[in-house]
Amino acid sequence: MKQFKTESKKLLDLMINSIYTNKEIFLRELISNASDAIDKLSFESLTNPDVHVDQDSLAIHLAFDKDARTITVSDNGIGMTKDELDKNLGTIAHSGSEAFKEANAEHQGQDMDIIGQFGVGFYSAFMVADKVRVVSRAYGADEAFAWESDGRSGYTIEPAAEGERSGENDHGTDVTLYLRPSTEEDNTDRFLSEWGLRDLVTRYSNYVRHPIQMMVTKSREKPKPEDAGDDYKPEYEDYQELETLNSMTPIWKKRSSEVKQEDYDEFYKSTFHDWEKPQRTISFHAEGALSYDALLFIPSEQPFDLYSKDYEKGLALYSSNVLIQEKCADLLPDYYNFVRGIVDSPDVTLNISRETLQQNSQLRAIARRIEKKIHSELEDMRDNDREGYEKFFGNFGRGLKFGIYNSYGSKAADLADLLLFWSAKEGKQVTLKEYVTAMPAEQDKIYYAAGDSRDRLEKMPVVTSAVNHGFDVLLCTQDVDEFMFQFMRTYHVDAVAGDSEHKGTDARDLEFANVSSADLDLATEDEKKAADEATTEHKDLIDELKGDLGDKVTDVRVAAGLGDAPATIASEGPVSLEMERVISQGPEAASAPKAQRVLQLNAAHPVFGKLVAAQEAGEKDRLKLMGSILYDQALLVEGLPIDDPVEFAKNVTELM
Ligand SMILES: Nc1ncnc2c1ncn2[C@@H]1O[C@H](COP(=O)(O)OP(=O)(O)OP(=O)(O)O)[C@@H](O)[C@H]1O
Repeated sequence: MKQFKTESKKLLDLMINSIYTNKEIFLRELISNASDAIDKLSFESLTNPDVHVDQDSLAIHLAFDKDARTITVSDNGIGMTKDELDKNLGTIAHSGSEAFKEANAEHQGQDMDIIGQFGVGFYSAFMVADKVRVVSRAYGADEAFAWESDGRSGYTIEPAAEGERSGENDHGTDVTLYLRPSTEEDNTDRFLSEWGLRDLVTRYSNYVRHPIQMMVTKSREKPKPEDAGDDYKPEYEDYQELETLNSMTPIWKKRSSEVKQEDYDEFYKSTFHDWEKPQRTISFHAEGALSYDALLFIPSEQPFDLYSKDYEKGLALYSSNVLIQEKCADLLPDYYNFVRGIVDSPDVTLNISRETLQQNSQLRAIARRIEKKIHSELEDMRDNDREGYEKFFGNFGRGLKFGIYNSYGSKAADLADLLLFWSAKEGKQVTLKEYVTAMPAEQDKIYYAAGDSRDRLEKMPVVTSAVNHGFDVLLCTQDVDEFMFQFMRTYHVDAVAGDSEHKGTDARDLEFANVSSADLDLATEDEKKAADEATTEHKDLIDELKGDLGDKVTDVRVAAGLGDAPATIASEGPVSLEMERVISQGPEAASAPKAQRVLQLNAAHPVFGKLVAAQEAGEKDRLKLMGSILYDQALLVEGLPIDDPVEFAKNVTELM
């Protein structure tokens, strides 16, 4: 007997002891595997001249035996070799067992989440069965093998018994479940009936493309005997007939008006192994020179591995019902990598190989159309379901921003209006258009502040001061934000026609400006005049402080419009303080460019008077001490690290 791999064992434990109420999904999982196996064979037969299959014979069969308490799911698909039985059913094949291990550690006790997240497929059989026997014969193999396990101690693989898939052309797989005893909480009897299985198929597997067939008992009237008298009463008899239980039309071929949202939800959950139903379902069809059906979904939660290197974007690509590629990456731009779905087009050739997909003009045309469709769907959500859109943006907004960044700004025109930012003034998320529409007439830039927490940004003196001056500030807390702005450079605003009450505006391109940048002009004329006067009058003081701070700063200035802060740190040049912080956490930290820092003094603050007094009294040490403290505390307010906390504490103590 072979042992299961450690991770598989944990998963099996979860399955067996599952308190999960939806145990009935086991059938959907087994049918989906059977359907995949048929797809694989069907694809082979169309692309490999050595494989001959009668497409019409491909089907999935269900059977049950009430007395033996078994259910069998059979397919005549590609089958598994002995090695494949071992590899595929002895370990968790999908989603990476490492990822499973991590999630398992995090979600101790929440078994249902894990089952949902990983779509554990085959293993779900052990939720209802205490023994599973898989007999499989790979296409072209001359022998069938049987895999058997109780889901606890391990599994065995042996040659199949006499009569089990022994015919030459008997390729495919039978999965037989030996059901657990039925109990009050755990009614397994319900699966051992025609209506029970039929119900599960129509609810969970109705749109599987291959026929799911079962022998069913029907009743018919017996022929009337020729010698029947006048008082003859019709007699009935039972007979057996093979019936196809599912509708078989792929759900993506149906018009959305013909499909209930619950059916889309169920299809999405079972196909993409998501626990949650999708946030949006997008179904569309094209006819004409290039025809295709597409069914796309926007998940309502972020996939756990979205930002890991294992995450693969892509849509399933079918051509006339044959699965060509499970994840065709070329159909989705990176910034819509979260979209899941299916595209089916008879116009895409079957022989398409991975390398030629990019050169395929039909596929490119479909991809363009898909991108447009997703875009307009997101716009619709933004305009008509803001709450839903905020949820979406929380999940996937960062990817849209990376789209602008990674395209060096060339995608900015497409994506800018899908972005949301926290507004300091409104206390809610706004679009750039909303920001611009609310701007005072004299404002000619889009102001933002960048840092790691919204709370802190809101309290930054430059931000409060800007807001007090009537300027809104976008509060940016994601690492990508400022880098994205650098590539966007400007936001285009269309001309607005004037009317009797409002003055119109010309079309213009507004720059993005970090409120902390030294050249920001937020002060009133009076405040500026006062600052200019102080600069001239206290030139000696400024020079002395600059000398004291040395190469920590590139300049010391009196600045206007600092509100009630005694001093702030601003940056000059291409690298802002926040960018410096983000880069310093990355792999290029050692060679990271630094922001050029400017200490800005508030001449209207009482502290400035103290500085002046110290300088005039010739108290050089005291002035140096105060300069150093002002510099450090301004950094702290910005949420930036100070060079030497011990020195800072010592300075404060000394001053006190
Ligand atoms: N009926 C079958 N015919 C052929 N191969 C099968 C069959 N059932 C399972 N397998 C093989 O066993 C593997 C593991 O199946 P399992 O259901 O656990 O995971 P999966 O189908 O790969 O993943 P998921 O269910 O998450 O899509 C499959 O990938 C497939 O290779």
